[in-house]
Amino acid sequence: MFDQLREDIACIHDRDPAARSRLEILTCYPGLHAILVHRLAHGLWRRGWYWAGRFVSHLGRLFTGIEIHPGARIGRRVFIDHGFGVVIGETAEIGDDCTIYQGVTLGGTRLYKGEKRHPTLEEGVVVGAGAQILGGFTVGAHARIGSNAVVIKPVPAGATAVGNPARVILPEDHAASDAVQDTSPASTTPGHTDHPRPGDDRTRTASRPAGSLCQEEIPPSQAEWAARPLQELLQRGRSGSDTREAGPQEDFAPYGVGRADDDPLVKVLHELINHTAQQDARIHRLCSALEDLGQRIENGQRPLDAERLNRMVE
Ligand SMILES: CC(=O)SCCNC(=O)CCNC(=O)[C@H](O)C(C)(C)COP(=O)(O)OP(=O)(O)OC[C@H]1O[C@@H](n2cnc3c(N)ncnc32)[C@H](O)[C@@H]1OP(=O)(O)O
Ligand SMILES: N[C@@H](CO)C(=O)O
Repeated sequence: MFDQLREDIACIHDRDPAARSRLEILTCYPGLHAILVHRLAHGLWRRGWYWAGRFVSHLGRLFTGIEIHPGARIGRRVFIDHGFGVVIGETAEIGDDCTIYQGVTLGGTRLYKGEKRHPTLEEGVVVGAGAQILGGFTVGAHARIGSNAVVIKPVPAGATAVGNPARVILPEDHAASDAVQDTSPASTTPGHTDHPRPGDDRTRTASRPAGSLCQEEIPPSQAEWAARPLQELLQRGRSGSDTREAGPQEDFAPYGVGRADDDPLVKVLHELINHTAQQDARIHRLCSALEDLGQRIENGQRPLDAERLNRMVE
């Protein structure tokens, strides 16, 4: 029992940057209290003491603002962050290492007794604040549900689901759109969900739903051409930074951005700073060579401090 509590506290420590100490987690995290109360309620429920299980769960709800039906099955290291307004239905199942934010409903859409009405989350799923997952289907391992998404269909493992009704973005869609742009028409073949990114040769019209299969070819504006080298750097940074394949802990990225060294913008800035420093050094050498030839060159500028700038963007 204490081992499990230790593991519950450790997983919160790992996944919440706001957590400062184990004492704070033990005393100030309603999500942890709700899980502990649920273990008691679920134990009673499984022994057939339905009223007692329900009553304990009700007390937990009063105390934490998190409503977990005692019949729901919850795995290990599940973290309900903030938690207020979370509702988890009777036949819901939550795998190990899932993270759930406030206002989430794991609910049903049918009123038949005895059938599975609520969703199953496989291991490592992250459910953003206010998301509603409604129905007895499965959300695959390590999928991410965006805040306020309304999910009414299964979500494949590793995918992201966003919006109302939720659209599913598969990991390969991310990879395709994150790669340096392939402008061939092949990328518009049916069945390929296309998400143009900055620097794409095609832009999505405002009225077209994101993830639409059909993309019009629109010539890039001059401004887009001008911005291209920076955008391409950004794409390169993004394509090298996909951590979706990593294990559960490295993969935990509820906001869609991982550690600073994963952040494509940070990578772009580092590359720009280093490139500028190299140019600076070359210009300096050119000036010295010209001065050796007797040509005096005014230079009031201090050399670029690449180390300081690189530290600043971290
Ligand atoms: C107090 C507190 O802080 S509590 C914590 C609250 N925080 C949360 O709940 C975090 C939940 N996380 C999210 O919603 C994130 O945006 C994630 C996990 C969905 C991002 O997942 P990723 O797979 O990295 O998606 P990515 O950022 O590449 O976006 C993919 C597309 O979904 C869209 N999108 C991302 N999040 C959402 C959202 N919540 N709703 C609608 N669309 C969204 C993006 O605009 C993008 O659209 P596009 O394809 O048209 O460009
Ligand atoms: N607890 C999480 C979400 O609010 C954080 O501090 O980022």
